[in-house]
Amino acid sequence: MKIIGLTGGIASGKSTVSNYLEALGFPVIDADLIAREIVEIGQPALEEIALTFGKQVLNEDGGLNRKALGEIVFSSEYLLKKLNRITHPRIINEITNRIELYRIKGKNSILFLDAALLIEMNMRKLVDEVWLVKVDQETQIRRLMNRDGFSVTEAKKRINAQMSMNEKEKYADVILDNNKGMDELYMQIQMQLARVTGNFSEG
Ligand SMILES: CC(C)(COP(=O)(O)OP(=O)(O)OC[C@H]1O[C@@H](n2cnc3c(N)ncnc32)[C@H](O)[C@@H]1O)[C@@H](O)C(=O)NCCC(=O)NCCS
Ligand SMILES: Nc1ncnc2c1ncn2[C@@H]1O[C@H](COP(=O)(O)OP(=O)(O)OP(=O)(O)O)[C@@H](O)[C@H]1O
Repeated sequence: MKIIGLTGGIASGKSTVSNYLEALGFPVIDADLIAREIVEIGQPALEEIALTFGKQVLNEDGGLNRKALGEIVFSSEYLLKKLNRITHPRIINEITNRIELYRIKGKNSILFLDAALLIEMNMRKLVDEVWLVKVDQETQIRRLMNRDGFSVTEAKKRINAQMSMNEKEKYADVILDNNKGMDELYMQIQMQLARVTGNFSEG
């Protein structure tokens, strides 16, 4: 089995790439999805978050108020680190378990791991190669504002909470340039798949 890490800054286009890969039949582990599962109602991480940040980060039903918590942690490096200390070990643990499950299935296939914080969370060692989805900051801000309805200030705060694209490039084996249209992006993915699929089957 070959594991490929898919990373890139917020709104760089990782989900766009992983949706395309899934449509082609490749399995994808989505770190954002796991990050949501570990803070569902009843999960210990949610209790820790409520104890640390107060009731203001909970909705009336007791679920996580993502907007409220996002506003708090993306305005303070200190508080973001506090949140990361609660969530990151659990996310890494779940990702490691899922990779192990794929290994046990013993499929001679390619598995993708979509994780914005692959490098920051020290998960480079879990994958065989890294694909970085790259966009200019101007495009990134525009797409982030369009997708999430953020102001420029909010968009910049989130971008600044992550390692810079230039720094991430140092860890990348492959760079997917996502400044142009989807077709250009898909063509680059096809080229990389042609390189890596030699001995591997899909799915
Ligand atoms: C703070 C939270 C509640 C805000 O939720 P919201 O729905 O607004 O954002 P969402 O979870 O969809 O994340 C969107 C993007 O923000 C960026 N992001 C998320 N968490 C972080 C973080 N801790 N540090 C830097 N960037 C982050 C990523 O690029 C991610 O793809 C949420 O992001 C969260 O719980 N973060 C901590 C878990 C985490 O580190 N997730 C990333 C796993 S790779
Ligand atoms: N080549 C493209 N042309 C136009 N729009 C694009 C392109 N690629 C992605 N987008 C749009 O940009 C936004 C961000 O893309 P996407 O959600 O795939 O990013 P992401 O890296 O997964 O973000 P996050 O880190 O927040 O999970 C989305 O609205 C998506 O539809």
